[in-house]
Amino acid sequence: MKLAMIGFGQAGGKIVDKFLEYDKETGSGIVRSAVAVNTAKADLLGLEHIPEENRVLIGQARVKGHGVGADNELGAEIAEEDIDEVQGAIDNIPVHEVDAFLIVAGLGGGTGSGGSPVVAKHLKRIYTEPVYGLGVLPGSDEGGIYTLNAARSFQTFVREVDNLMVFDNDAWRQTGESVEGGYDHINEEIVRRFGVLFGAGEIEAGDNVAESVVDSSEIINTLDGGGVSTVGYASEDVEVSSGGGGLLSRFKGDDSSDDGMDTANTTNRITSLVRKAALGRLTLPCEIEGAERALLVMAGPPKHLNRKGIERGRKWLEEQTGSMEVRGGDYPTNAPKVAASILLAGVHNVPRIKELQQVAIEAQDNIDDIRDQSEDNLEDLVEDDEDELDPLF
Ligand SMILES: Nc1nc2c(ncn2[C@@H]2O[C@H](COP(=O)(O)OP(=O)(O)OP(=O)(O)O)[C@@H](O)[C@H]2O)c(=O)[nH]1
Repeated sequence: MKLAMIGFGQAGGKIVDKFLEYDKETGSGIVRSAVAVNTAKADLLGLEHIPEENRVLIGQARVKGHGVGADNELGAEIAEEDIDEVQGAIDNIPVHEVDAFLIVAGLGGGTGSGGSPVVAKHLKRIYTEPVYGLGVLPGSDEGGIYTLNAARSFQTFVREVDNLMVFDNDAWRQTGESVEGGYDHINEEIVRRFGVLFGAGEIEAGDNVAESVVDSSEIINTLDGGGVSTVGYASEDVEVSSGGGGLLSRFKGDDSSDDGMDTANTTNRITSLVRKAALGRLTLPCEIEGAERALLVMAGPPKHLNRKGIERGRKWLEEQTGSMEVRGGDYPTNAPKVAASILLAGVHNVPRIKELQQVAIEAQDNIDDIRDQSEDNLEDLVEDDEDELDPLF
């Protein structure tokens, strides 16, 4: 699947930069174009892979390139005022060559949190391609303003995009991952998970290639219908036979259709990876039961993938989610590992989102305390009534 990625704010820019690095390393071809938008000049200068001409500094008249200091109301205003500058960069994207837009942002700060929903709304008005979001939730130790920003931004962002995929920094920090170390490790995890998923739709299903290769329409159909999505992932190292040509020639050449023990081992490995991916740590932890739609992608060397395993994994996911809309397929690669990536779309039972909404509701009662934490004027952020905070859950 070919994406036009827009990294908004520091987190968004860094993650899109990582996607480009992943693309270069794996040849996955998922990033057709990459744009970074920020109010902070230093953040844009720190990017390594996004071309300089695709880095857009907005709000110069208001904040002089210094960022908005976690004021997401200001972030939203600036995005609206400078939408033409953002559009200027998007004009360089060959949109007819992309399957969808993906706007990536950390929802706890000001620039990405406030600006992403504004740009999503703008893109949806202009283009017919789907507009997806990848929103990163802050760690719970980051403080009240960040949580409140995330609660508010989540609310608006999910309404403006065709689907909001979520990664929760908090869930990853809690289990020993360090958020402090510049997020490098966490960003790699994000990119690996979403990279396998989107990369799947980039393999052409030709005559001699696997019949069940995932194509981009299956990813789009799974995301279609909106709501919140989460991704599970599990992998296991395997041996890749040496020699042979590129990806497809090796795939075509492998007609030994490993039977007997090999088939059983392959099938068992796939089914156990599917369980690990679905029941392990999701990008946004939640109950998988009740997910409206799901897509299973099995990536790996063709001789380690088989139809039976994928079909069993898919059926198991149907049972666990209770959804009748579970798709599955393979993604042949040369990497010496087999990986299961599972997209669960339209999830409802998400404790972290409920917690965030609660925080936003309580903020209405504790507005004086919260104001003390910041010079920012948060009044407008919390003045909406409680009902508006709960349209999805
Ligand atoms: N996963 C991940 N999360 C990040 C990263 N950088 C920041 N965050 C998270 O994203 C949130 C928003 O931070 P930034 O992206 O720096 O904020 P911004 O959008 O640039 O907005 P301002 O700094 O307020 O102008 C933070 O609260 C963190 O939770 C990153 O590289 N990776």
